Amino acid sequence: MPSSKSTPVIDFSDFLSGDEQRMQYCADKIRDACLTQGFFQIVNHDIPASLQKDIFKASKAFFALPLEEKMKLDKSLNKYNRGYEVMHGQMIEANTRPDLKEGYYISRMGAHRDFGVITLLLQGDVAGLEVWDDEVRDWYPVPPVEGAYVVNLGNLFEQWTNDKYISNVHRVINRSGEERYSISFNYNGNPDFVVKCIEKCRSKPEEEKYAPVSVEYYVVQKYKDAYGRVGIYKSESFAPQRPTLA
Ligand SMILES: O=C(O)CCC(=O)C(=O)O
Ligand SMILES: [Fe+2]
Repeated sequence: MPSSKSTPVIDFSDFLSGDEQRMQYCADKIRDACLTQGFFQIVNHDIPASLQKDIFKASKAFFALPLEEKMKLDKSLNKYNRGYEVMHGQMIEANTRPDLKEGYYISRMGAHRDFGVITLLLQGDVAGLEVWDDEVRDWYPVPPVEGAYVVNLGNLFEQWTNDKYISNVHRVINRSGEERYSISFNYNGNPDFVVKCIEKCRSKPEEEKYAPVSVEYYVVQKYKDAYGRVGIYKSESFAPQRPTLA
């Protein structure tokens, strides 16, 4: 059965208004999205459209450079997981071809869950992002909404809430025939912050599913798992835990 879900588009000006009732209304919508799908979009945030246009312009200009120029920023030249990653550099979904993309920073396009705390994603105007609907076991699209940020939660957020909030499986399939650009920002907070089950997310201590872990330790482990061994796909690091991918 195809999914009938869609990602809510939430008017963030309610939150920015300072009016308590409107802020609560916005927070309720966000909470609901976090509990049910781990994805939502926000519009009317206060990030200027001109800045968003400029970053796409810069991104397009960068990717249009000759390969040898881009390779000067090769990600493997530093140990911070920052830099350019060549086309076909990643293979996230097991038994598939390597992902057809090149990315600056960290980018994954096969089915995956983000492993950090929260991701803000600025989609360009080319569709392709899809989220897993576990109830009907099918994908639903997150259509580009001009100027909107897609917000999704990662595994560490899920862990923080004792699995109440969802870090959902998503993928990108670009069927348009056009190049697709997206700008993603993974936010994990302070490295020394210890992520420990939020008290309201459990009624007694025994219900806590995960041991406390510092952001730094968790994230560094995940990067090591995912990228540490060149050419080896390690299924437990990125492979979705919910759907079984054929
Ligand atoms: O490009 C997209 O729409 C999604 C990218 C993504 O899922 C990621 O960077 O984790
Ligand atoms: Fe992602």
